[in-house]
Amino acid sequence: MTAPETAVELSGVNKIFNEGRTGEVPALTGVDLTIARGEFVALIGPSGCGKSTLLRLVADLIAPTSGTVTVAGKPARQARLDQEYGIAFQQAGLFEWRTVLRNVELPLELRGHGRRERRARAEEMLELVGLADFARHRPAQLSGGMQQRVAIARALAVHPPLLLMDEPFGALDEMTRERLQDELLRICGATGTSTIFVTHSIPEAVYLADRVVVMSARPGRITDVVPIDLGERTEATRQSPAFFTGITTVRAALRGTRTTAGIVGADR
Ligand SMILES: Nc1ncnc2c1ncn2[C@@H]1O[C@H](COP(=O)(O)OP(=O)(O)OP(=O)(O)O)[C@@H](O)[C@H]1O
Repeated sequence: MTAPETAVELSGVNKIFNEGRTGEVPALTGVDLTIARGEFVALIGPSGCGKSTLLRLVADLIAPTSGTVTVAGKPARQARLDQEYGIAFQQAGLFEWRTVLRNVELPLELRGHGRRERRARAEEMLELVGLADFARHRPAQLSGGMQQRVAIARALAVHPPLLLMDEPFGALDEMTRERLQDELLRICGATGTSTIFVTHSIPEAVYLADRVVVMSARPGRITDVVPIDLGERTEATRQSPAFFTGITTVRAALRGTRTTAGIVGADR
């Protein structure tokens, strides 16, 4: 069976927390978003605009109040059961009683991969995030940023068709962050993985994404979508005029003052 062309589809999604009770919060209103297979989408917006809520709906950690969420052509719940995605959230969420290596092996264990394959894949992922030397450590022996890299290695270990990432690089130093951004793009490109990536950083969103989805708070909704085409990222990309145009465009979109439509890219 071939994979569906659409990785994620949210249609008319509303989410109200504590509906009909005190403390009712309309977190998301009228969200329509389609993400193509292999596409990288960054979500950006002010604190409390519903970015994490949107991600949690896709992951089926919460249910929409109304509307539908489809992942890999299936209802979100079925996609969760079929482990169609990997998750790396703000908190690394590692298991303290397991070594770093065995944390990364966990999703492979749950999928029934054999011991030798698990180990090889987990070691490869730790190498990728620069933590090969820490495989036998416990999470508490690592810095916060290193723990986050373990969480990323774990999310990637099963080579999921979809990655859901909630500010995964927020706690990292700038150099590590840029290196992991490049690694992430390389992995997603090589594997055809679709990604939804929540960030507060405009440059990070522009550098990574095919489209930057801009949200506003109260009510949380999508106010703009900025297509970006920086082509292949190289050493020069972060200094390129197209990159700076992208940053300016997304900043204007966040302020609600973007006037020009169209793709931001190297050839335009
Ligand atoms: N479990 C919950 N119960 C009640 N309200 C909630 C719950 N989860 C989130 N909210 C509310 O929903 C709104 C959106 O929250 P969400 O965490 O999705 O925002 P966010 O854009 O990810 O914010 P940040 O950038 O600060 O992480 C906020 O007003 C938040 O207080």
